[in-house]
Amino acid sequence: MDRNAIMERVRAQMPERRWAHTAGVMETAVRLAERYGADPAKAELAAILHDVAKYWKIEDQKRALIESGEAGDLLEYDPQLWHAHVGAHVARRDYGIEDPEVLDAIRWHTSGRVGMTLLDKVVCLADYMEPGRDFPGVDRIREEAGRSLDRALVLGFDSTISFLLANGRLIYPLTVMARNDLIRLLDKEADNG
Ligand SMILES: Nc1ncnc2c1ncn2[C@@H]1O[C@H](COP(=O)(O)OP(=O)(O)O)[C@@H](O)[C@H]1O
Repeated sequence: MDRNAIMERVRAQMPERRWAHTAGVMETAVRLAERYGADPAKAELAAILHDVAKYWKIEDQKRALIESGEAGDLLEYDPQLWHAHVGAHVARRDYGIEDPEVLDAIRWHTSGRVGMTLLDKVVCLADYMEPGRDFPGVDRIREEAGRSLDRALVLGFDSTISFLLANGRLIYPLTVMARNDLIRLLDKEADNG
């Protein structure tokens, strides 16, 4: 399936406002990829597909997670996290995407993970800061994204973690681990620099 066919099919799966968000993530992911040396075509493809399963019924997402072996410990946490893993499964099964880098960037775009690849970071950060996003702190993330991909992503994870803490919600611990991993990386760079 070519790029335009994938875009049309994904667009048909979601309300128009979510497509506008996806278009924003595409444009931002390409820009970040160019700035930080990731592959812009892969960044765009992952961005197109990142929310493909967002509007699936929760029961269908749960079934797909179990059948695909993607569930891990996710079923114990907020179903809002599931669409990323379901999205990677759907991208492979229904859209013929085989590139593991693209599938990983889709899979980890919400939670992050320890040892994020450049492409994971680009897509995850683009999801936080695309032009349609409006939450406290988003402008600081956009500013930082011009200087440091890792520092901007830490700010993104911090905003999610703060929101979850402020609302008494369960935190999927991988996001905390992903954030700590980036901070260690930044500390190491500061020591060497
Ligand atoms: N570590 C986490 N633990 C629990 N919920 C989380 C975690 N990380 C993200 N979320 C929640 O998952 C939801 C979806 O996040 P995200 O993928 O960034 O949004 P979208 O797919 O709508 O662009 C958000 O409501 C966020 O609060």
